[in-house]
Order: sequence, then structure tokens, then C-alpha cells
Amino acid sequence: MIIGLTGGIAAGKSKSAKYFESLGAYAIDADAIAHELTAKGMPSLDELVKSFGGGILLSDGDLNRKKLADIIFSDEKAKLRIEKILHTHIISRINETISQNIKKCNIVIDAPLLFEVGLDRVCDKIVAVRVSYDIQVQRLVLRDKLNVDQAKKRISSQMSMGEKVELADFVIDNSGSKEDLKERVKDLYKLLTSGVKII
Ligand SMILES: CC(C)(COP(=O)(O)OP(=O)(O)OC[C@H]1O[C@@H](n2cnc3c(N)ncnc32)[C@H](O)[C@@H]1O)[C@@H](O)C(=O)NCCC(=O)NCCS
Ligand SMILES: Nc1ncnc2c1ncn2[C@@H]1O[C@H](COP(=O)(O)OP(=O)(O)OP(=O)(O)O)[C@@H](O)[C@H]1O
Repeated sequence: MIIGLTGGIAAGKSKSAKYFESLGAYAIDADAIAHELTAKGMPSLDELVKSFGGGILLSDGDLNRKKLADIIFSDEKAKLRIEKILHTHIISRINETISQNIKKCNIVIDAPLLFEVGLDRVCDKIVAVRVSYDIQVQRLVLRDKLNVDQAKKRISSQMSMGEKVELADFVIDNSGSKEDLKERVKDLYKLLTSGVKII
């Protein structure tokens, strides 16, 4: 089974993916793949530099992730150019990883842009992780050391949480504690793997 895991920024996808992993699933992390593909010496990084100039690099040649994030979350046209460079490669890597692991175990694809890039089409079931807006802002501010306005801007640059919830088969609310989240993931995984036909 391939489970798609999505949700807004800082909703708790990575945490949920870790819990799915602890239950035996194989988690594919789209953000981690994007990182690998933009490491020093990778063709995708060269393409980004060709398009945006050497200013997106740190002095040691690594990608300046903060700078790229600032561009992505403030300039819609530039965001589309970056996505055009990276998304085909990210999707190919995800598909490759699925092929290598699908016979061994259930797969969870943790992807913030699951619907936007069409990865929902390879999933058997889709789970959206949601949190209340205030908690989302709070967790994003805390984790990424942003101010409230920056956090809100990042949230509003994405497909809304409501739309994701609407498109998903299951929703996990992560407004409670990490322990609550763990329990919810456990219950859902039990249901998904129970053999009961879920329509
Ligand atoms: C912007 C970058 C440099 C920020 O890197 P950083 O290490 O700080 O954060 P990380 O990669 O963990 O991303 C954090 C979150 O930002 C959000 N985000 C990232 N890229 C995008 C995007 N193109 N559109 C909307 N939200 C995005 C997601 O919610 C993601 O989970 C990085 O996310 C990136 O290279 N993004 C472009 C690739 C992409 O579209 N990735 C999503 C794969 S489905
Ligand atoms: N239930 C919770 N209680 C408190 N903090 C939480 C909870 N769930 C997640 N967090 C924290 O909130 C932040 C966001 O969680 P996480 O990184 O899992 O979100 P994400 O959806 O993967 O984010 P992104 O879209 O940026 O990849 C992290 O710092 C995480 O430790």
C-alpha cells in the first residue's frame, strides 16, 4: 500500500512520518530528497545557479537554503521557476524509491506538495495532517525562527489546509500533544493495514 501524507507547512507531517516508520512503514521524505538533489555538485543545483545566479550559494558553494526559501515564499514567478527545475527530479526519485521498496513494505510518501505535483495519483490512500491556524503559526515561528508575519506569509503561499483536508481520504488532527499524534497515527495505520476494504 502507498499512503500519501500531506498537510500545510509545520502541520506535523515529518513527525507523523516518523510514527508511521516506527510501525514498520517505509517513509519517503520529499523535502529530504529536494535537499539531496540540491547538494553541492548535483545537476539540479547547477541549474538553479544558472537561472538565479551565484547569489543563491553560500561562500563554500552550498545552497543558501534560507535565501532560496526567501525567494520561494516572496516571489510567485520565481517559485514556479524553481519548482520547474526541481519537481521532475524529485518525482523521479520518489518513483524510483517506491519501485525499490513496494514489494517489501507499506510506503508513506511525506510530501508537502503531494496534490500540487500530482503524486496523489500514485497513492492508494491519502492522509492530511492538520492543525489549527494559530498553532501552525506558533510551531512554524518556533521551528524556523521566523516572525509571525513571515510565518503567515509562508502559510498563505501554499494550498490551504482546508483544500488539502477536502481532497484527502483521512485527516489527522495534530493540535494536541506529540503523544496524541502518535496514538492517532497508530490507530489509522491499524485501520489502513487491517485488510478491511475502505471505500
Ligand atoms: C525552500 C527550501 C530551500 C527550504 O529548505 P529548508 O531546509 O529550510 O526547509 P524544508 O526543505 O524542510 O521545507 C520546509 C517546508 O517548506 C515548504 N515548502 C518547501 N518548498 C515549497 C514550495 N515550493 N512551495 C510551497 N511550500 C514549500 C513545505 O511545507 C516544506 O515542508 C526547500 O524547501 C526547497 O528547496 N524547496 C523547493 C523544492 C520543493 O518544492 N519541495 C517540496 C517537495 S514536494
Ligand atoms: N503535537 C505536537 N506538539 C508540539 N509540537 C509539535 C507537534 N507536532 C509537531 N510539532 C513540532 O512542530 C514543528 C513542525 O512539525 P513537523 O516538522 O513534523 O511539520 P511538517 O509538516 O513536516 O513541516 P514542513 O511542512 O515544514 O516539512 C516541529 O518543530 C515539531 O517538532
